[in-house]
Amino acid sequence: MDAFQDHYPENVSHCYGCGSKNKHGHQIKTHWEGDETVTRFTPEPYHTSVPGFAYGGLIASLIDCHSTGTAAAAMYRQEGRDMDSLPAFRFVTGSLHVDFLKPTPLGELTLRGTVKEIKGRKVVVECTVFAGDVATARGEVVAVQMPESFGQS
Ligand SMILES: CCCCCCCC(=O)SCCNC(=O)CCNC(=O)[C@H](O)C(C)(C)COP(=O)(O)OP(=O)(O)OC[C@H]1O[C@@H](n2cnc3c(N)ncnc32)[C@H](O)[C@@H]1OP(=O)(O)O
Repeated sequence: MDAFQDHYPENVSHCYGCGSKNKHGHQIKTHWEGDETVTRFTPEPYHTSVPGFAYGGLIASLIDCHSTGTAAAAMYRQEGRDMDSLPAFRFVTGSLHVDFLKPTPLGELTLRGTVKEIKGRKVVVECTVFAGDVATARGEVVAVQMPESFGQS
């Protein structure tokens, strides 16, 4: 199944969290399941915080890139456009809030996202991290369409 990240333009495919061209990164893959977006990810032993449990920064970065991917997909969906069509929607993180509800074990995790708001260049995404059927973290991301000047000095 095609993932949102498979459609990112080449010049924004280097992100540590979601870039397919970053061999050191998480390379997350996100897709629609109805009105929810879903990412599955299994932490490695080197993602440990307390033995047996995942590092909170990893959880935050998964929520971050799951949500910016969701923002892009939601914009395409709203416009009835294919994700390969131009101009491309590129979203960066304006704000990332994470609540760690329970320790997150080092097994397969499922992130489920919903779009809370689309307004102008902004998409607000809610995301919950599940270990099995237990919600271990919840996040909210304000994703903003990447300004043309991004990355220019
Ligand atoms: C592209 C593929 C790669 C995927 C990236 C993965 C995620 C990342 O790690 S991105 C890297 C980390 N993020 C960054 O470096 C972003 C740095 N910040 C910026 O470039 C800018 O501040 C940026 C783009 C977030 C906002 O730009 P700016 O032009 O100032 O936005 P602006 O027009 O003021 O705001 C648009 C809307 O977003 C809201 N907004 C902007 N920043 C925030 C914030 N920090 N918190 C809450 N809301 C915000 C504004 O309130 C506004 O909402 P509304 O329309 O309701 O008033």
